[in-house]
Parts: sequence; C-alpha cells; structure tokens
Amino acid sequence: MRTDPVLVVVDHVDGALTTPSAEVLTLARTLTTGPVDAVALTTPDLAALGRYGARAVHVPQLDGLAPSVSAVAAEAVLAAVHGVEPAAVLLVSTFAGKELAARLAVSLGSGAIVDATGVEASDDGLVASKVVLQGTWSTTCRVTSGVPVIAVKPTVVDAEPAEQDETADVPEVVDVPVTFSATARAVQVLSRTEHPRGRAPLTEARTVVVGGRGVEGDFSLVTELADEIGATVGATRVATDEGWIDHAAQVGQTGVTISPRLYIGVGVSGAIHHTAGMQSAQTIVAVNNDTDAPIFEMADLGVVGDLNDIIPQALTELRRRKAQQ
Ligand SMILES: Cc1cc2nc3c(=O)[nH]c(=O)nc-3n(C[C@H](O)[C@H](O)[C@H](O)COP(=O)(O)OP(=O)(O)OC[C@H]3O[C@@H](n4cnc5c(N)ncnc54)[C@H](O)[C@@H]3O)c2cc1C
Repeated sequence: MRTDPVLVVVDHVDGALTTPSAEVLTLARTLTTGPVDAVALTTPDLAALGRYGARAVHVPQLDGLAPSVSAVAAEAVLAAVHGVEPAAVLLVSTFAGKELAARLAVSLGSGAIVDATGVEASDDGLVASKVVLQGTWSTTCRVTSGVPVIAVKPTVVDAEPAEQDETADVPEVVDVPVTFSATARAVQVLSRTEHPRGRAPLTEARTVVVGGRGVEGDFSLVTELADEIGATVGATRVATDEGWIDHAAQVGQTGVTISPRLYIGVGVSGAIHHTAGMQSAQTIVAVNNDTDAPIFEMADLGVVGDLNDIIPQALTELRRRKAQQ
C-alpha cells in the first residue's frame, strides 16, 4: 500500500460536495495509508470534505476564469498536482471528468484510465477495472509511467464517511497560484444555464427506469414508476428519436453509459447499441411482452406481459407496501 497522498478532484453542485465525489474520496482512502487530499475548482464544502476524509483542500486561484473550460480546469488541477506530488489523481468519470483526465495525463506525461468501475492498490501500483467493447469484456489495467489519472464511474462505490461525523476534522485550505496559458485564457464563458435537477442525473442515479418503443410515445407510466421508487428516467434511442423524451435521456452507445444499482427496462428490446450503455447495472429488470426479447438474456428478473398491465400492478403493490410502513 502506498503512503503518498492521493489527490481527488472534487465536484460541487450548489455549494455541496456531490455524491460521486464523496464516492471517489471513499475509494481513495482505500488506496493509500497516507493522506487523501482534494482539489476544488469552486468554493469547497469543507464540512463534507472533512467527513469523507480529505486532509487538505487545494483551491487553485482561477483569476476570474471559468472552471467549466477544460483547459482552465486542467491547468488549475495541474498546479495542485505539482504542489501535492500525489501517487495518483482520481476524479469522477463524467464527460468533463474524462476530458480533464486526458488533459492531465498528457501534461503529466502519464496515462489516463476513464470509466473505471473499481481501483485497487497492488505491489505494482494502482490497478483499475473497467468494462470495454460495448460491455463484452471486463478488463484490468494499470498506468505504467508517471502519475496515474483515473476517472471512476459514479455509483460503483458506496460513499462512506471516514469517521463519525462529529469528530471529522475540517480540512486545511491551501490556496494554489496558477499561471494560466494563453490557451486557457482564450475562451470566455458568457452564460451558463443548468437544467433543473429534480432527479439525480442519469449517470449518477442508483435506480433508472428506461422506456423504449413499447411505451408507444407515452412515458407517463415510466415516469410514475420512477417517481414512486425515486429513480431517474432514461430512454432508448427510438424513444428519443421519436421525440417522446429529451435526447439527454438516451442510454446506450450513442447516449450515456449508466451503471445503476437497479435498471428497469420497460418496453425495451435490449438491442446491443442500448445494452452497451447499461450492461454494468447491478440488477436488471425487464418488462416486455415478447418472451424472445434479447433483454431477457441479461435480465436478473424478467416480467413477460403488457407494460400497461404490469406497471400499474407494480405501482399498486408499491403503494400498498408503502402505506403499511
Ligand atoms: C450506430 C447506432 C447507434 C445506436 N445507439 C443507440 C443508443 O445509444 N441507445 C439506444 O437505445 N439505441 C441505440 N441504437 C438503436 C438500437 O439499435 C435499437 O434500435 C434501439 O435500442 C431499440 O429501442 P427499443 O428497445 O425502444 O425498441 P425496439 O427494439 O423496437 O423494442 C421495443 C420492445 O418493446 C416491446 N413492447 C412493445 N409493446 C410492448 C408492451 N405493450 N408491453 C411490453 N413490451 C412491449 C417489444 O416486444 C420490443 O421488445 C443505435 C443504433 C445504431 C445503428
């Protein structure tokens, strides 16, 4: 086990540490007997960072530049890396996180592993696991030179506080001066509008209910089921192409890749382009009226029937059980 620090790039939403970042901090603590440090590109949530075991939070001085610009983020994090000299840099495998990982690895002359589903310490360094080639292979990989940069998928680790909340220390805040390049200064963000976050983002959701062609344009049962179990709604490409739901909901090869604890496919056939994006879900439930639908080959639980019968029955049962609690 390494004793060098592990540096985690942490994300915040509305001033609060995100759950995926708390998950990565939790994972980082298993990779070193030394400290876990964080680097934050927005005002850090010190209480939460302390709770998840960060010893220090490095805060690059952005000089008014927007951290949403990847060149800015990369140069800022790089400055923190030079200060900490960590054994590894960990971050969350979002679109932005993956781009940041690639830029960091190029600058550090090392390597990046993205979409990792696990990371372990070994005698030869950190070993990451990931699923590749549309979910058909599980691999393990290692960065063989320089500081490894590893982007970890949300939900693959449970976020666990380092100690009892009351006793966790507030981390030290370290200001990091950064000399930004002309490239980083070349882009100016004029405005940025976040979409309302009623539900967890698809990539971070622990439970996802996906509607396919079988819903025939009506996502109301899918949404009702998702509301009942606190899930996020996803869709197949057919559903998004038809305009039944926003394109951002598309799961699959040309949509987002998800790895929830529970995936429920409703009227989804299980085409390879779709399953490439949800194969690593822990438990897969499929509702389909065709016994030969390919999704049943991978489902842990398959329900054969018309979704317009099955989902209302499921809702009634869920509500009955809730009422009994
Ligand atoms: C290059 C490329 C990239 C692609 N990328 C993606 C991607 O990212 N994501 C993606 O999803 N697709 C993608 N596709 C499309 C993909 O190949 C499939 O066409 C698509 O996933 C099928 O969507 P579906 O399961 O909703 O529809 P279908 O395959 O038509 O399946 C509908 C299912 O619903 C069932 N059904 C119908 N009525 C009911 C009912 N009343 N009750 C219960 N079940 C019912 C049917 O039995 C059927 O199994 C891509 C295709 C290509 C060529």
